[in-house]
Amino acid sequence: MTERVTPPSLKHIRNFSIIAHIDHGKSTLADRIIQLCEGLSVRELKEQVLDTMDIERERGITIKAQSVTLDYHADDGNTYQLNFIDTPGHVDFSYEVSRSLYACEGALLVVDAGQGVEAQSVANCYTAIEQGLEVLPVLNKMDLPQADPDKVSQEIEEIIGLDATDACQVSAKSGMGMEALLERLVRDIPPPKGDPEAPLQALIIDSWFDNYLGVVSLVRLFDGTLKKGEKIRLKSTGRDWEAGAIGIFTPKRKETGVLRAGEVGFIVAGIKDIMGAPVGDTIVHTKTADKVERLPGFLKVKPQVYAGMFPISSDDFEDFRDALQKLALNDASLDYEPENSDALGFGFRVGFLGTLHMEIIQERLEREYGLDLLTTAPTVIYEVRMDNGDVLPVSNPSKLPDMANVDELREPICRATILVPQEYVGNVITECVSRRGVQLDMQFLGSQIQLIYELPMAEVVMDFFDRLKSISKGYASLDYSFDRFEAAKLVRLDVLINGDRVDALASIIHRDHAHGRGRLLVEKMKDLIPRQMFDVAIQAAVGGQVVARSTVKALRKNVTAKCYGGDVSRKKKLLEKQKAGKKRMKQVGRVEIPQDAFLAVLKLND
Ligand SMILES: Nc1nc2c(ncn2[C@@H]2O[C@H](COP(=O)(O)OP(=O)(O)OP(=O)(O)O)[C@@H](O)[C@H]2O)c(=O)[nH]1
Repeated sequence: MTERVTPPSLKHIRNFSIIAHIDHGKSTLADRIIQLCEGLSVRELKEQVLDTMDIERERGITIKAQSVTLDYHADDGNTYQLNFIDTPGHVDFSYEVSRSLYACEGALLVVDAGQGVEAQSVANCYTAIEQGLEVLPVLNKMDLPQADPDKVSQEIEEIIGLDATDACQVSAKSGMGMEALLERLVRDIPPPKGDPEAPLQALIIDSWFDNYLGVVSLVRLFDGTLKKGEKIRLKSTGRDWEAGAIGIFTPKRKETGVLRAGEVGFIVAGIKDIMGAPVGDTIVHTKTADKVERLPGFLKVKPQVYAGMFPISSDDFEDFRDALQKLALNDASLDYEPENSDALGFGFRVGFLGTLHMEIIQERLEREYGLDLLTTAPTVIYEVRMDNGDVLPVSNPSKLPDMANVDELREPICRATILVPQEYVGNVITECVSRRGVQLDMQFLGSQIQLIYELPMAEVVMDFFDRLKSISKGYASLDYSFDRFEAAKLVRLDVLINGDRVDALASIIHRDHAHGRGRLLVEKMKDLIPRQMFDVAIQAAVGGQVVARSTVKALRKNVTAKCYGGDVSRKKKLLEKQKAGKKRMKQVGRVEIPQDAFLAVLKLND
């Protein structure tokens, strides 16, 4: 263990985050900062260090907040401790951003100088300003010929209202302007406040479960000093623990044995119970516990979409529960409860922030916990007002109560802000109208147009963001938030396979779309359900009335018989393909239904 002789004084600490839209270069910039502070060798930098999860690296997006502590030798001759807390850039994860910002005094707003301001960063920037952070605009990718710093600075001023006249101009890729940026950072971002001599008050920003260490928590100390071996108490549970390992991320975990007010670091206290150190909790010293208030923590975010997840093998149910518990530890937005489906057996109904969040959780469950899962189509939460006045939330279409007793069905409506260059605005408006959007405002801001729409949440959370990107050559950006529930003409679209209703295939849709989408759905499913030894009839029905049908014709011959004689490798490949496909299938009655068919309802706009 490396014991630090003197922790830095408060005036030499800077805690900051980076706010940036996806692909504007946050990870590259972070790597550059780490490199300039000699945090890692160039070779180690090859892999972008802050995106540590495999999935993040593969998808090139940042999901969970990470932190790194660096030493920066500034021109004024002082060494500053920079604590950088990473934030995710995708629209699904704004909540994580506000959590990270809570631990900081400043933020760098990174904008691609060739692309301009994007809706998501605007929203995150407002959060930072509301939380009292000093926000420094940074124009990145200045090495590119299309970089237009004047235009983008003007956009920052017009759209966000931040003075960007002398914004830092950098190229995270080449390193240009980076020293000047670090100098600005230590000059303009204020040091943390706090008293190292006061009773300990620390906030858990993030907690995760490590198989060897138990719960590891990332904390920000607001007051006091925490040393290895001291007795600590968690305010939420009232339980006492001994502070085991204490230290910082450099970005590797490095024990220092002490953390002081203003610092950000990790603590391991031998907590094995995964609910033992929840995110947002306050850590205090046992001896001064009564003198210290619990910090306000974080608002619990409500999941926006729900889907059923079922283990392919029913033996995995307990492992699945265990894995969900572990993931939920540092993902307060993840919500789950057991679900029993006639078609799919025992599983969980899981709530997510959006469909990307859902895909990521499914991948993590499969990759990190070795589970084979089948996911049903995601749905938003509806509200049902019964005849007797009761209002019930419905997050599972198959659990919609009998319509005879229902007075009103309500759908969630969100308020969406879209920023788009003028030439694509027509496409965006057409798309919003086809999704039942109502325009509230349209404004020219710099070279972009800001559109504000009210849209049914169901139309936004599924594939709206991807559609916006594709109809605007990638330029449109989106931010949205829940506004209210509103009565709508909704119906449940059932799917019957060989005459039997399959609960896991039901969806709730607008009545005007029932016939059209029903038809598209059965056609799509016909292509996705493999041929069996018998005909498979697929029907879509609303309230017992069939609105569309199709048939998967029976298989007559062995598939491999199609391959000509000697080509063994091709035959093998085909069998392997079948085998891999099988893994994600579920037997429903006599019919095998693959994962894709359960998600077909999502792809009806293609
Ligand atoms: N030309 C140029 N390209 C850059 C610069 N900075 C980043 N890039 C490239 O832009 C792309 C996105 O950069 P990332 O750093 O992964 O973006 P990010 O904002 O961290 O993305 P998320 O992790 O998804 O939030 C990569 O291909 C980078 O190589 C720059 O200064 N100049």
